[in-house]
Amino acid sequence: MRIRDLEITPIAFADPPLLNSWGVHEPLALRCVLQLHTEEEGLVGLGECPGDRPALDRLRAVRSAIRGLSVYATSRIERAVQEALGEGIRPIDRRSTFSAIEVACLDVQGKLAGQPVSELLGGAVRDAVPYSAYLFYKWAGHPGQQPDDWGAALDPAGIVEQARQLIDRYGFASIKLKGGVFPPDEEIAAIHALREAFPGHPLRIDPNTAWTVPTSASVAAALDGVLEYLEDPVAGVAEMAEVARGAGMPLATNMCVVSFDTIAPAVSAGAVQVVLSDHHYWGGLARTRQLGAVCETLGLGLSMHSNSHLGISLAAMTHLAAATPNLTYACDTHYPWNAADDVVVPGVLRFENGSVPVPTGPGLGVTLDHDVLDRLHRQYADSGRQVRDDTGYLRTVQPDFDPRLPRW
Ligand SMILES: O=C([O-])C(=O)C[C@H](O)[C@@H](O)C(=O)[O-]
Repeated sequence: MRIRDLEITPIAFADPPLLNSWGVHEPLALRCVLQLHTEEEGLVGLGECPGDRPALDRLRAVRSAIRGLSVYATSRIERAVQEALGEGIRPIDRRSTFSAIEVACLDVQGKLAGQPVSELLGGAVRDAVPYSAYLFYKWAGHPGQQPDDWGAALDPAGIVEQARQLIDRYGFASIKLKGGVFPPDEEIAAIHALREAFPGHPLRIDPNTAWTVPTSASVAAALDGVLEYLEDPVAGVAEMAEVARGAGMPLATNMCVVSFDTIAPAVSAGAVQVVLSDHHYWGGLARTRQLGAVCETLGLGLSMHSNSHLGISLAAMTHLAAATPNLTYACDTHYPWNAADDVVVPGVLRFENGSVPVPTGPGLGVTLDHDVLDRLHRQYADSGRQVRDDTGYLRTVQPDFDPRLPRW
C-alpha cells in the first residue's frame, strides 16, 4: 500500500487569552492537518502538527520524497524525510515533521488491518486515558480575541473557579497550573487554594523555567507534600539538579530532557524524575514508546506534554498513552480550550471522568469534518499571523503568509 500524496492543509483556530511566562496566547493557533492518500484503495490517513510557516515549508519539502513509499515502511519514510530536509534543520523540527507523517501512516495501517492504532503499538493496556485539568491564568478578553465563556482567572479564586469549571465539565482528577506568570507567592497561594478546594486531586505547577534556583527552592519548600510533581521550575540540567536535591517532590520536564541524547546527562546529574513525552517532538508514536522503555529502565516516571491541538492529535495521544504501560501520570491536554473548533466529527473523542476512552475504530478512529476543515483553512488564509507588537498588543500581519499558496 503506497503513498500517492500528502495533502497539507494549514488551519487557524480560536485560542483564548491564556497567559504563560512569555505573554498571552495569540487569538488564533496555527496548526496543520495532513491527509495522506494511498495509491490503492483510496485510503486517507490523518496527521496533525504545528502550522507555522517553517513547519509548512518542511512538509512541502518532504512531500515528493515520500510518494510511492509503503505506508508500512515507517523507518524508510523517516529516512526519506531526513534526507529531503537536508542540512540546517533543527533535530526537533525534523522529528516533528516525521511525527505527523508517521501518525498518518499508522492511521492508514489501522484502516487496512481493521485495527485501532493502539493495537498496532502493542495493544491498549487501559481502556481510557486520564488527562489533567490544564489551568491557565487568563484574561476575560483581549483585542482580537474571540469572546469565550470561561471568564478571567487572575488570582487564586479565579484559578479555583476555572478548575471547578473544567472538573465539572470533564471530570479531571489531576490538576496542572501553568505558572511563571505572577510573583511566585501568588502562584503558591493559588496551589494552596486548589488543594483546599479539591482535596485528593493530584496537583502540579509548571512555570516553564521562569524561576531562579533560589525561587524554585522556596516554592518547592512551600509546596512540599502538596504537589505530585514540580515541572521545569528552572532552566538547565545543573540548575534543575540543584533544585531537585532540596525538593521534596519529583521534578518533571519537557524542557531539559527533549531528545534521547539529553536523557543520560539529566539522569546522571539527578536533575529529573519524570519525563513529559510528546509524540510531536520525540519523533512519532513508535519513538515515544521507546522513550517509555528508556524511562522504565532508568526508573523515571513518564507523563505527557501538550501544546494547543485538536482531535487528530488527541486521538494519537490517547492511542499512544493507552499502549504505553508505564505512562501512568495523567496526560496534559489543551483540548478543552480549543475543542469548539475541532476538525474531527464529534462523538468518538469524549471525556468520561477525566479520561478519554481509547477509540476502537480502525486507525485513529476519528473522521475528518471537511466543512470545519474548510472553515478553519479559510480562517488561516484570511487572518494571516497574529503577533504582539512592542506595546504588548496583538495585531495581524501577513509576512509569512503567501496567498498564492492557500493549500498545498
Ligand atoms: O508544558 C509546557 O511546557 C507547555 O504546555 C508549553 C505550552 O506552550 C504552554 O505553556 C502554553 O500553551 O502556554
